[in-house]
Amino acid sequence: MAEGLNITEQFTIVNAPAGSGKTTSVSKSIKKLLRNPNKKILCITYTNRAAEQLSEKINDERVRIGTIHSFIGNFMKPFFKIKPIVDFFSEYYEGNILKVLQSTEEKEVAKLRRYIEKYNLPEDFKVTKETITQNISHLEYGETQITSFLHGKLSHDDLLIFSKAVFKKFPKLNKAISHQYSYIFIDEYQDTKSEILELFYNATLDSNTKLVLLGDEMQQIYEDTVEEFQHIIDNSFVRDYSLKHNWRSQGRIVSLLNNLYYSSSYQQIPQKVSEEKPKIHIVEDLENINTEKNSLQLVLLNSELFKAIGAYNLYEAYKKRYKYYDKYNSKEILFDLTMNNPDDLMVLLIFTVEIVNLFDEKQFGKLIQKIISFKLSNKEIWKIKNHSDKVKVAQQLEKLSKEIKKDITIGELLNFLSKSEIVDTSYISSVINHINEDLEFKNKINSVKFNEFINCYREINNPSISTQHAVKGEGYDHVALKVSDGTRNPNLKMYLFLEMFSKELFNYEELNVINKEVKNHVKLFTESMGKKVSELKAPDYKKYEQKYISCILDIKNSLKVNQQFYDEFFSEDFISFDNKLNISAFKKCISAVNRIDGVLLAYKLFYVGCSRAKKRLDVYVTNKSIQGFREEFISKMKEIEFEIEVN
Ligand SMILES: Nc1ncnc2c1ncn2[C@@H]1O[C@H](COP(=O)(O)OP(=O)(O)OP(=O)(O)O)[C@@H](O)[C@H]1O
Repeated sequence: MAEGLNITEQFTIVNAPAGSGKTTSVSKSIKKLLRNPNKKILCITYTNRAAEQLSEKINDERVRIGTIHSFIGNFMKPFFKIKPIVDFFSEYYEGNILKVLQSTEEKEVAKLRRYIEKYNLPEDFKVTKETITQNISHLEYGETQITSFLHGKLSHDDLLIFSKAVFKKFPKLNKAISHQYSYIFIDEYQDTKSEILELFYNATLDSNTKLVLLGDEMQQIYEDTVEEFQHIIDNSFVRDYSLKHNWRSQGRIVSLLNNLYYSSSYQQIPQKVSEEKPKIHIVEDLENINTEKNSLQLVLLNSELFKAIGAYNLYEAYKKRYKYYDKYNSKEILFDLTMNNPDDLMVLLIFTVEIVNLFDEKQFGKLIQKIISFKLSNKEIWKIKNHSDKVKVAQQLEKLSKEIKKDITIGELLNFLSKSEIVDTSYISSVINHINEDLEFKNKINSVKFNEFINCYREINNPSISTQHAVKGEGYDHVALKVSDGTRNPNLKMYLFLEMFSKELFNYEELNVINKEVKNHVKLFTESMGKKVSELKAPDYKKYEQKYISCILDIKNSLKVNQQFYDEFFSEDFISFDNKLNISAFKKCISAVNRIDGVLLAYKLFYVGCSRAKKRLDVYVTNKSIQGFREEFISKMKEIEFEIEVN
């Protein structure tokens, strides 16, 4: 292990549990390979942070490290200027382009109007697909959530999907990758889209380039990622089981993780001495738990996170400013404390807090430096020539320091700042104008307490809480995991998972098979109806009754692979359908089976949460939610080596 992986096969997959050193072994393996001067290596990581961390360890021009988007974006850049590929864009997205051209929706019509203005076309000009094709000179990765079909700007998702299609259409591109690199590593493969895995697989097939995937199926928390590629993994990849140790967690936590893991082939040997047993706390209410000061709390939703840190209104306001299709989301904006934050108001708030902190702490040297280096401070007042200049500045800062301790709102702060001389007033005006442009944002942000921003600021500097999704790849000394359900986004059924698990009715591999089958039945049914389940109405029923009945029968048969599992969790809804034979009973059955996705996700998130703990793990569940299976729960949790505490 100290030597890195021993890569002998062309296609290797390393599936290994949390803390087994996958990421560490990538850097060791790369260092080992670099002893040979002819090697060129590509390493794809999941997050920018992982890429940065790896780049700090490996600084060699023969190694290219980056996220999938940065790599594909750069790699495709020259090809996105080539005419046949540009033309292929309008061929591939013909349907989407025509939809915009033919739409009567105001938003789309406005897009076309702007298009006509941009290209100086006559007002009544009829834009066609050909016009679009002619006017796109090159394609671009727009770094946004939505593709601009009129201008050839690709979104995050479409960059990957379209690139895969380009590779298929122009197979010579495959060689461009395999000629460039002799080894390709993809870390966190379980969260990489199957299109991308396939792209790299095709690019290395029939070449000497070796492809290594590393990841952990138990940590796959995004739907529909590897699924389509799974058969290639099963048939063409050789499994490497060499990462058998757990380097992150103390022995007792490793025992628990071993008991949770879906397959006994991946039992880990702890490398750290055992300490306290992990503990389940049965509590009345998750909101009023006194978690210890230095623990990292894990919650499900961003809204819970912002509530817990006392910045919920600020978050709600920012959600109005940054929508899902924007380049940044509200959480990214609120968690970026640098002066490079793309949000002008945030920059102003950060600056305000930082100068007041330095003033209060009497760190005048640093304070002056900070102010001079901030391009938007009022340069006039900071030209300190004599004592009275100094007094003036001190007075201004003192006033500001007092003001922000008065429990003021952000609106009041802006008002105060525009009258004070610390920051360039034209900047303040532009921040205020920017707020006024967006009514929804304006209505919320002005009345948010400035203290909420301070809470956010403190939290980021000294994190105490995170969402369960956001902690992958990291370890914390003390983790406090609060167990709660999510309804739709995410569909997360933690307590149903715990119930199935406690009653010995949870079998991950079996449930995966059942889930795939059930989804397939539903898919075939909705395809034959030409409608989604949610769109079905009562009159649709009688005419197609036979289809409904046979769909329900197919689903029932799949569920009954495990009769007890069916009886316990599904029979009620299915019997009710048999008795009523109507659309609402049908929909109830479908929503009952939709819970399976939520149970599978719960299992994985529970594992991910627990596996972050290095020394201490506390899991909190509510008494109310386990009521129906309390005894089984306590006994099962003891069996997997939790200690139980009833608070
Ligand atoms: N061979 C080793 N010797 C000592 N410490 C190690 C070794 N390998 C990994 N570690 C340490 O163990 C911890 C977990 O390692 P790493 O992050 O590489 O695991 P991982 O398998 O990628 O985890 P996850 O699946 O949770 O992302 C890190 O703190 C790392 O520094």
